[in-house]
Amino acid sequence: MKIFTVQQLAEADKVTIEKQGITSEELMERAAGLVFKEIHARLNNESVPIKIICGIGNNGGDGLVVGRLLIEHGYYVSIYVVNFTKERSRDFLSNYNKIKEIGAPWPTLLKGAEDFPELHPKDFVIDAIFGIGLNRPPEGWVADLIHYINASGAFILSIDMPSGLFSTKTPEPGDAVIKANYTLTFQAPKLVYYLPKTAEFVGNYQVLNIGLDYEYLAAAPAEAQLIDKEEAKNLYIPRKNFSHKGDYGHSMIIGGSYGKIGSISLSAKAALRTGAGLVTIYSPECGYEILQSILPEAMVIIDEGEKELKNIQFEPEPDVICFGMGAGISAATVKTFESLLKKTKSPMVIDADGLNMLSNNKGFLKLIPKNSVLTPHPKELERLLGEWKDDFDKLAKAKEFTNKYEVILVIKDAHSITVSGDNLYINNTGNPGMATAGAGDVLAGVITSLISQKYEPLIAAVFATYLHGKAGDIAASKLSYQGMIAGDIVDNIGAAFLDLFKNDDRGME
Ligand SMILES: NC(=O)C1=CN([C@@H]2O[C@H](COP(=O)(O)OP(=O)(O)OC[C@H]3O[C@@H](n4cnc5c(N)ncnc54)[C@H](O)[C@@H]3O)[C@@H](O)[C@H]2O)[C@H](O)CC1
Ligand SMILES: [K+]
Repeated sequence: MKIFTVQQLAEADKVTIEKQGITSEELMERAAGLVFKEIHARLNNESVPIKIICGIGNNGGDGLVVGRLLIEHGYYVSIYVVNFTKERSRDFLSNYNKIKEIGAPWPTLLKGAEDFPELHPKDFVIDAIFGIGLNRPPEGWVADLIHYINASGAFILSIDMPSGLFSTKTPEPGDAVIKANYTLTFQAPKLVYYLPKTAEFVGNYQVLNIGLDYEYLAAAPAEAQLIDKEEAKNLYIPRKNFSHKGDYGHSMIIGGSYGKIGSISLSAKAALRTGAGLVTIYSPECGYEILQSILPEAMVIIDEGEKELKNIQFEPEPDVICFGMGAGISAATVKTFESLLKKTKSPMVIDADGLNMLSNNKGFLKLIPKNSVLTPHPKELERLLGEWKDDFDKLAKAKEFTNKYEVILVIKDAHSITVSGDNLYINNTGNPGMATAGAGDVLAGVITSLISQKYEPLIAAVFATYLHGKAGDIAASKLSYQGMIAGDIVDNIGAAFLDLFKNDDRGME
């Protein structure tokens, strides 16, 4: 699913009105009507007190429409208007008048802290103060009102955006931003729903298709792509009937050191479970017996170093090399990594200590084969890019980095983001149970395996991140967030593939 900027959405609004020959008021009625339908379906005529807090722009207008429809359906509704200015949008005003027309009590005007409505934990608050038109941080008593609503303990449903949340900026601590339990948004999710410092304000969310002009949206360049099952399914390459293991490539997993052999075994097992034809693990000598006994499907080559990698030499050349898990950063390992970078021509996957070595030796960056995939977690990313001001600055720096070195970054987080040049792919699978030792090693193995099966490195990164998260979700559904470990993610990669085609006539082919 495409994620658009606020400017694109405003433009889509205009185009839609023109092309569909409707008024903006009709579009508001359509959009807010869908919000009403969702609320009605959930509340099912329950007599919960509903308090709708409206601003004076079109987000407030949506709130008024929802209020009118709820009142008409017999709900117990109080409407408040945050009267911070005399200016009101046209569609706000016409809907304001319509409240009177249905004979409902006139909305209460809030002019300062003394007017704040009583709120109780059992209330259902609809937040329609600001939407995507927010153009400065809320101040004074309006900011106080937002804090007051947050502190009430009421269930908060935000329309389109939690009020006070910008679409291109991270709030500072203490800023007035509604902390929604649920957000119902129009047409497309917003980038801030997925970033670490902003997602918490959005709560759970649902996207309502308000029928904005399809042609405009199809042609508009996306700010980012959200990767869900539909998108992931389109990336899948079916396996052929008359094929053999050579068709699915040879992955080589290089890493490990004394006490950290488990990491490469996880990556290798993940590569096998993702369908690699052949997997070789290249390890220090101390890993030999361990690896041969725990993973009979993999071949093992050992380095001359007993406890760490000292002189990486192998034959034949694999289709793809994954480097770094558990490797440590001793001087000898750094040196042999440098030679490996110099002689490897095809895209690599670089993780963990491989990334740390790149950060410690910035001169190595230009040696990375083009189109390689780097998989940093936030700390590793910071060491690579330097500090960032906020999530937006981080993404800008990441884009610059991938452009400069012609590589692909997978920024691992709750919603991992694959960055390639100016393109962002936001993953929508995964769960907090995956914050566990070895989960990253598994991801590196899945990406490597897909590259060895001739997926383009960018596609491999995006698809692997999806599958890895889905495998984690399936593991969590059986074991809980707490009970799952990285090996369970590996064990459910197959189920993640199967899930792509569940309830789909096409099947896996
Ligand atoms: N295409 C769509 O997605 C549709 C969106 N709808 C709704 O419209 C809002 C956006 O409405 P807009 O009038 O442009 O802005 P807001 O209501 O978000 O802002 C209100 C108003 O307040 C002023 N303002 C901004 N920041 C502050 C501040 N900190 N303090 C005081 N005043 C502020 C600003 O000038 C605005 O005029 C969208 O989110 C949807 O809810 C349509 O209903 C359907 C189509
Ligand atoms: K809102």
